[in-house]
Amino acid sequence: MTAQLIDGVALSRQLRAALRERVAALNGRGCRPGLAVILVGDDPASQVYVRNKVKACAEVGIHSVLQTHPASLTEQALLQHIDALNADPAIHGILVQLPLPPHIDAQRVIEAIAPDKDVDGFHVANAGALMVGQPGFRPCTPYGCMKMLEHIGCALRGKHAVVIGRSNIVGKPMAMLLLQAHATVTICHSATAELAHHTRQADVLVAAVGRPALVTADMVKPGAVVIDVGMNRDATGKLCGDVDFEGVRQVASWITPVPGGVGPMTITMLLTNTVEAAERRLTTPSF
Ligand SMILES: NC(=O)C1=CN([C@@H]2O[C@H](COP(=O)(O)OP(=O)(O)OC[C@H]3O[C@@H](n4cnc5c(N)ncnc54)[C@H](OP(=O)(O)O)[C@@H]3O)[C@@H](O)[C@H]2O)C=CC1
Ligand SMILES: Nc1nc(=O)c2c([nH]1)NC[C@@H]1CN(c3ccc(C(=O)N[C@@H](CCC(=O)O)C(=O)O)cc3)C=[N+]21
Ligand SMILES: [Mg+2]
Repeated sequence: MTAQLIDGVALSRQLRAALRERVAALNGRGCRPGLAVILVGDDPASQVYVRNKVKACAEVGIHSVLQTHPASLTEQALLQHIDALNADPAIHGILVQLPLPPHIDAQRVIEAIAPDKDVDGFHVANAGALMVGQPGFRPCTPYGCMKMLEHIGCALRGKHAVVIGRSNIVGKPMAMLLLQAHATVTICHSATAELAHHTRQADVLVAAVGRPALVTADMVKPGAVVIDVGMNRDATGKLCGDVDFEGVRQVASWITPVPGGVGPMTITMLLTNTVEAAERRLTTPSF
């Protein structure tokens, strides 16, 4: 078998076209959705990601404000910038690019963002809403993975989904979304014994670790759907995921490429959450 590709660029193009219409409808009601992106320090990878996010906003008509600060910025100063954005009616979404410099407590910064502007879905209020099945912002990467599964018509009810990775921003929310879709979910991590034993059971396998070629063909059940969240550089400096793409595509039924898979979808779901934040404020003025 040779797997079919789940094209995150093509799906993003479709979803972003629909978002443009929602932005036009908001404009007609006198609202211009706005996203603030805060970058602290000069990590080159973060600079690229942040620039891509700002470009994507322009593409769908979202107004974006990029704040860049030196790595020496104090936590207190960062919290003050967030307070100002929380109070700014032109801003519907706030994203603080991670990782932050080590002298800043990232969790404290995330909790300072108003939950109704937390378009990353990282605030404990949004994480809790996901856990108990209430509406709230879903973290963009897992949300984008779910959109890809939906797009290929993957019926999750009763399927065995295995997630490798348990971070608060990818693995854990991914597992919760799969559970909400009635999959049977296994979460693996660095202390998991016999990783391959678990992954071989997976009808849907999600890799979110950060290790090139962690998932090899012998670890994949024939016909499985494989979602590769990893963003790594291989020995030659080329961008690659956590999945040995050439090997695994011989076994899987569907597979996401890196680049061109989950990455673009993450940005698309950030745009989606920002448009939704603006729509919510119009329909719920107290919001
Ligand atoms: N495409 C996109 O849009 C995005 C991509 N990413 C990428 O996804 C990957 C994961 O990101 P993130 O969740 O933030 O990373 P973290 O480093 O926060 O988490 C990695 C997880 O992988 C687990 N792990 C590490 N080694 C192994 C192993 N050998 N076997 C099984 N599990 C292991 C860790 O276990 P433990 O908890 O025990 O330490 C941890 O739970 C990275 O490559 C990142 O760059 C991230 C965000 C967005
Ligand atoms: N507050 C916060 N929110 C995030 O969502 C967040 C973050 N911090 N910190 C870093 C991670 C990583 N992340 C990516 C988003 C898009 C691509 C992406 O578009 N990737 C392209 C390739 C980009 C390239 O060429 O380098 C692709 O896969 O095709 C990658 C990674 C969001 N993150
Ligand atoms: Mg990370």
